[in-house]
Amino acid sequence: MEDAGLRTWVDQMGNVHGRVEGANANAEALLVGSHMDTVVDAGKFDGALGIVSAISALKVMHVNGKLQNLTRPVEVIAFCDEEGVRFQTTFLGSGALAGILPATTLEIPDKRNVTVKDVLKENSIEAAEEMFLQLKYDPKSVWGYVELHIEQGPVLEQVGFPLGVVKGIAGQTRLKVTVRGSQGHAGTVPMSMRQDPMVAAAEQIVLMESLCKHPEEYLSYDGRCSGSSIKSLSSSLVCTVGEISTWPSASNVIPGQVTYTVDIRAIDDLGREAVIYDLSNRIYQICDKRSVSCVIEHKHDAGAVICDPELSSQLKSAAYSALKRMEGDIQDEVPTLMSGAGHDAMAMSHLTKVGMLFVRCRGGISHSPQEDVLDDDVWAAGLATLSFLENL
Ligand SMILES: NC(=O)N[C@H](N)C(=O)O
Ligand SMILES: [Mn+2]
Ligand SMILES: [Mn+2]
Repeated sequence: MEDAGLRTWVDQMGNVHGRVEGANANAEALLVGSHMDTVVDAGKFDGALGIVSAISALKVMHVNGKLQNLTRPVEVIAFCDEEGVRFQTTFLGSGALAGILPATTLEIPDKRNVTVKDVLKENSIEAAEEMFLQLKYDPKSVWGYVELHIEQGPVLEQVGFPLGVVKGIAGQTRLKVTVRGSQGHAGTVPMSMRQDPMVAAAEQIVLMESLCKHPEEYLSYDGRCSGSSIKSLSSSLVCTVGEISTWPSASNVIPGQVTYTVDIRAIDDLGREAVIYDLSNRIYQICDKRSVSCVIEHKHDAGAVICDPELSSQLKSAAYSALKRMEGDIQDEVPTLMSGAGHDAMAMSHLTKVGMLFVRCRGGISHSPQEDVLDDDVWAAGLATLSFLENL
């Protein structure tokens, strides 16, 4: 960032900032960036590509002596903890700047009962509630937020286009389900006498898949879920159990407790709420049938976000000019698509208008070391960011 001529600092949540005031230091600033954290065993483009594209574009302007031509301040932000892998919170960095983190965030524990506050203290940050008030940006000081990110899906590769404009981002909910039964000896407890949380969890997880594959066959939600929601729901509803753990986790012990995570997403917030309502009821019914108990914790909720039409139109023009600089005239229309993946733009939409540009990635693979982006598409990403900034 300093190499690109930016003023830099690290804030109390660990977000890294680089800013240039440009020609009108008092104008509302453009915020641009993405996240620098990843999931476990991840690829190297998720998050990082958006940050590097922004820094590279500003570096080009710096080298060409054009930074001061920027019509408004531009601030690059590398957000911490977008993925929420450790605390299941997600958006810890962008949420702090958007002012949407409750003070209780500091008390959220990880699997080893280390809290967010403990981790900040380990990094010499004495976090307290007022810290969040200090971190929150004044909406009047911000013009908009733009994020470039790999698509993490197959659409752009399918249509043969390196860049696409994001229409909106699906809403998401993260649950933690803990099922408790009667721990016992694997060799002596007859099958008919078991209260086995492992089998109960397995039945719940298989049910979840069926419900999310065919919501129309399951959803009641007191009849409030109209036909249109269920139809739109079916096209975008996804649910994933990514983590499962058991206690005491020994091969010759009937478990006493099983805990698993649930990640549910849909473009339609009412539909997602209906799925969670219905699924929760069915999870409890399975527990009753198997004489085990369970607790369903809501760890995270983020409503679906529609991107700002003006920012989207400017991003579309920037994509065109980037591809024109690379390939000469292009006939096709820059694609517009929805995002099933979550992004810091969801949090930033509580602060300001947001726009996103997607970059094609090989096979749509992401959250895997197989994640890959063609060099020319990385180049297109940088040129599009540069063009967007030059036409601010
Ligand atoms: N908060 C999130 O949604 N994090 C990732 N980007 C995800 O899509 O899972
Ligand atoms: Mn990710
Ligand atoms: Mn990401």
